Amino acid sequence: MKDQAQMLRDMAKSIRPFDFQVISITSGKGGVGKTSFTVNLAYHLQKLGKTVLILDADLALANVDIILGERPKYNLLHLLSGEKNINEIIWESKYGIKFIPASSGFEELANLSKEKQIQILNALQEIYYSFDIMLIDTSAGISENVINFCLASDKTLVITTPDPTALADSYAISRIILTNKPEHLEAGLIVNFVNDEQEAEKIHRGMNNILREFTGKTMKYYGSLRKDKKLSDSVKDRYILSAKYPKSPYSLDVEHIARYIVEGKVLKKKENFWNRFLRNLKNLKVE
Ligand SMILES: Nc1ncnc2c1ncn2[C@@H]1O[C@H](COP(=O)(O)OP(=O)(O)OP(=O)(O)O)[C@@H](O)[C@H]1O
Repeated sequence: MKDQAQMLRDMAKSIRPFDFQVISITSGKGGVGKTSFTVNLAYHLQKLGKTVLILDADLALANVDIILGERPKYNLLHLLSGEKNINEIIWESKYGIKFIPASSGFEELANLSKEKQIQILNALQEIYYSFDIMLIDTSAGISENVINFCLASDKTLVITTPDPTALADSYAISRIILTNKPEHLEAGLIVNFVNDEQEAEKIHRGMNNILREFTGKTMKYYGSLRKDKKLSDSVKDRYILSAKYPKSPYSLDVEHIARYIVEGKVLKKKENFWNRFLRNLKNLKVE
């Protein structure tokens, strides 16, 4: 087994020119709709012509597979144990969406050592050039893993709902992201479970007023997702809502955000995701 310094040296050598986007999707509180959004976003990004890979980084409570209605054979545990390589654990769903499954119920995945995080990153480097966008579905809450994924990404989208506890928790994670925010990172807010856009905009304004006061920075408004009963039906019946009901309110809202991601201006970056992740891994302190 290589030591950490050797892994870092190997990685630095293999860095490639950077021209794809990494988008982390995160939340302060669990159950606010992060994974449903990630999967439906992947679907719309694909429809817009992008090749997309989802990394299920909700490492110990994974459920991208459930929302996609799939039962992948292998997952990150097989990669970490050396039983399988990265190409062998990528699973293609029936909608053509490719994802890297995590595994539910394994505490060791929730608290990955730095060596293990680097092992995953090294493996991802082997395949990232085949994709335009990698979506990272992080776990909820403030852990070093989550913050590291968020800060190294090109975009981090924080999902909240109007529920006061979700708002308090999304404020907490947004504050950490903005306090540590590197220049390359775009930090955005998405408000889920709303009745209309006005409700989401009001929440965004309120959150930004407090964030501005304490960090001097704000979260970009990325959009809203309306309440849609069909979404829970889609999880129960194992289909992607956007695929079956593209004109449902939720699908239209996700499509709107996907278009913004694809058609919005992408800043040219000097340093890539892998370098940023490694640098953060060495420096980050989460209180
Ligand atoms: N806009 C919406 N309208 C109706 N139901 C929704 C909406 N967004 C999410 N849900 C429902 O809320 C539940 C939680 O969603 P989801 O699993 O995507 O959340 P999560 O944040 O990923 O949760 P976890 O923290 O457990 O990973 C699901 O039953 C989903 O169908």
